[in-house]
Amino acid sequence: MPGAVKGPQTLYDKVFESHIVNEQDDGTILLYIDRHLVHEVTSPQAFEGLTNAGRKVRRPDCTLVTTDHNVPTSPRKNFKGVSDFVKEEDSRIQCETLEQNVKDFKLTYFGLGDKRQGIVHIIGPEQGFTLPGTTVVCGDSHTSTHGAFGALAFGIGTSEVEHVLATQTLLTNRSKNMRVQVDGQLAPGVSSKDIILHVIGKIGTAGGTGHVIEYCGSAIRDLSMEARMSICNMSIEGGARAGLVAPDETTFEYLKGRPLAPKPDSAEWRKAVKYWESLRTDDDAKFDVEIFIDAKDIEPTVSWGTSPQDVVPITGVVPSPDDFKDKNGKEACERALKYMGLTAGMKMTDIELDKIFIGSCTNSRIEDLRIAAHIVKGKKIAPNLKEAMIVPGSGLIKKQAEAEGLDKIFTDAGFQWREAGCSMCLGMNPDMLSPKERCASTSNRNFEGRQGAGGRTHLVSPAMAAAAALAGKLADVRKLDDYEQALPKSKSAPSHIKPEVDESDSDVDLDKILDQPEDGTGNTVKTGAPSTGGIAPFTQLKGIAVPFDRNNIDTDAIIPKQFLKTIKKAGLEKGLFYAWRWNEDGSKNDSFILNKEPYTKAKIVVSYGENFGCGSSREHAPWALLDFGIKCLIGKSFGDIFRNNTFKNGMLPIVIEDDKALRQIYDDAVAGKEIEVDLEQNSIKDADGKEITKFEIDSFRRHCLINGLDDIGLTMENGDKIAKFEKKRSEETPWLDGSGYLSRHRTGAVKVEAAPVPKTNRGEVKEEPLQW
Ligand SMILES: CC(C)[C@H](C(=O)O)[C@@H](O)C(=O)O
Ligand code: SF4
Repeated sequence: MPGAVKGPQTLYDKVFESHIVNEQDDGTILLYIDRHLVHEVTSPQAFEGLTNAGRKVRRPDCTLVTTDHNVPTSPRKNFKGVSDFVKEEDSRIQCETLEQNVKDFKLTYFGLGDKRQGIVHIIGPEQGFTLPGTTVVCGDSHTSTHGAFGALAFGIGTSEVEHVLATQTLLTNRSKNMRVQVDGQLAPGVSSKDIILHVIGKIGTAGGTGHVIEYCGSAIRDLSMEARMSICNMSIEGGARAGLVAPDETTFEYLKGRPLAPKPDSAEWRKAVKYWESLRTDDDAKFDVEIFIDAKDIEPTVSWGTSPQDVVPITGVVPSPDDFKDKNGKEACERALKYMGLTAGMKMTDIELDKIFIGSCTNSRIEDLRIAAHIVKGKKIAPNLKEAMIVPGSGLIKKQAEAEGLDKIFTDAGFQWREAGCSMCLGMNPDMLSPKERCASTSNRNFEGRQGAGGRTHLVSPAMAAAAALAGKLADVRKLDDYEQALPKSKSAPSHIKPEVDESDSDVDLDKILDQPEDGTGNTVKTGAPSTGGIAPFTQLKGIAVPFDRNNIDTDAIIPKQFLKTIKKAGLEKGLFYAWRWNEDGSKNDSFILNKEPYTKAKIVVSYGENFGCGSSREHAPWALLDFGIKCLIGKSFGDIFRNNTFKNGMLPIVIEDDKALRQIYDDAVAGKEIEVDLEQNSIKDADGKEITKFEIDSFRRHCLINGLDDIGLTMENGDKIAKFEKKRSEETPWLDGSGYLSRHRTGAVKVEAAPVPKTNRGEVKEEPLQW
């Protein structure tokens, strides 16, 4: 684990170090969080934990809530409330639960009746809630988006959401530094989405694991904020914890006039800009990994397979398993070709499509819509398409696009013009692909079943999606007349025209909710699952281990989206590896390992492949594994957020770098033998009790696991240090305090008070913690 950096620092080092509230000897850090974004899918269990423990939200003024994943994108003309509008029951309950929590905890909320509602990663920057030099978290892996402002922004699981709500801090460790430098000028027709797809193709989906990436170089400097956000957004697809771009004039220009940013030309603004200008990597700072890319080597890039690393230039062909050196790569290619219904050697431009989706937190900003509109203006989408959809990222973007006439251009061309939300990016709402339907999508994940069970996704830029819509198949935008004008070539392009930021009806939605009766009618829903309090202690575990030999098993595969609509933690066993474990008719797939004896009784997962648990931050993945009976995972590497989530649930993820030892454990698992994991001795033994290998684990995490300690209770013991940090923060960066829309019947952003320092909850600490 990296230690504190002495000497020249990277941008990441600077932001991270300036947020440390406390550091333990083993490197465990209590990090202050400036900004917390919340949505309906990953928060119900967190709020419930707070309620059951009688805790408050510590900084309502630094918390912003919206609803985006579950919501239909159909017209809202007659919108009366979510209870009436969201037809699907589980989705509705999740939306209602969010509104109840907003009401109970008095949080700033942009609901469906508010035109500032939108995808959580779109609205934060749009409102100026995301600011340079801040720490930003959300129960969502694409929180990395906000790094475009020079903020340290990363996804967290639901237990961590609860931790941040209660304490405004997180327990974490330092990440390693990685730099991706893109120099030179992008060729016409190439956009920021192509840059990031190219980068992921180069480093792989595990390439950034354990790292924070700083994107730099002249090609990045030349990009608009929208384009930088698209790049940082997909850092998680490259395995990284976060992605950052140093703030500059482009950033400041974007922030000017945003309601929650310091008022332009005020003394506070000048002070803020002075500080923001200092946020850059020192000369001679060391990076653990450096990648150099020449912008002119990047072509319009498209995905062919079921992982974001499966990309080729649009001029290329579908690869063959023979193109991959290792067994794992060959097998993954074979499997992807089968799933995607493609033949090796086929030209990418020959791939016919059924649907087009322009939207998602990667590419649904005003600039994206302008580019797509320019390309389809005066033309018609191809007749073979069943559906082509434009989903603006927020109500304000929609409004701005309509003011510019973009909606008309799209509808004249045959597109549907929708309301804001995540939409077909993950199909948790009515927008999805049917089995075998093929879609060119501006979203960020092409996992199996991502946009709907059996659906096939090709990731593309907005320009390429628009070109594909006209052709009815994947197409090279550069073959179209006039394409060059569609793409912003530099930061002087019209990309900084802000969507109008309207403050006039800021409390409308919250007021409506606050006005509802308390008697359980209307939107009020009480949740009843057990408290998230303490966790079961972990000391020794002996049992059957189930072997996996595949790289990049993502959390969408571990638990698909339809199971995320719950407001409980329990009852997810059926959803575990749903698409792999069950046949379409609901019967068991006997060939899947977890359905074979003795693995139906497995307590341990052994992953010989790397990057197990990559992708989405859904804590439902460890909850489902726990429900099945799995308490320990042993593997080559794990997705960062997944690994954190397992710890928070009293599970033990063990990284074994020694290939020989991991192979032996894997072989024992394949042979159906038991494995013993002894956390007190840091040792893994075979069925006869003979040690196979020792393992390492942070001492704080080990201490919490062995003693079944609750992080939140421990952190609250530190209330004084947090309060001291906040005092200093108020003096040094006053613009970070108290901006919100909380107050009733008031318009515009207002200062709101932080909640009082919570009382510690000593009852939950089973023994004296480490040296807090
Ligand atoms: C629902 C949420 C946990 C998830 C994420 O973390 O990314 C979603 O936004 C996604 O894109 O898969
Ligand atoms: S990746 Fe898709 S589902 Fe996840 S937050 Fe972004 S738009 Fe929503």
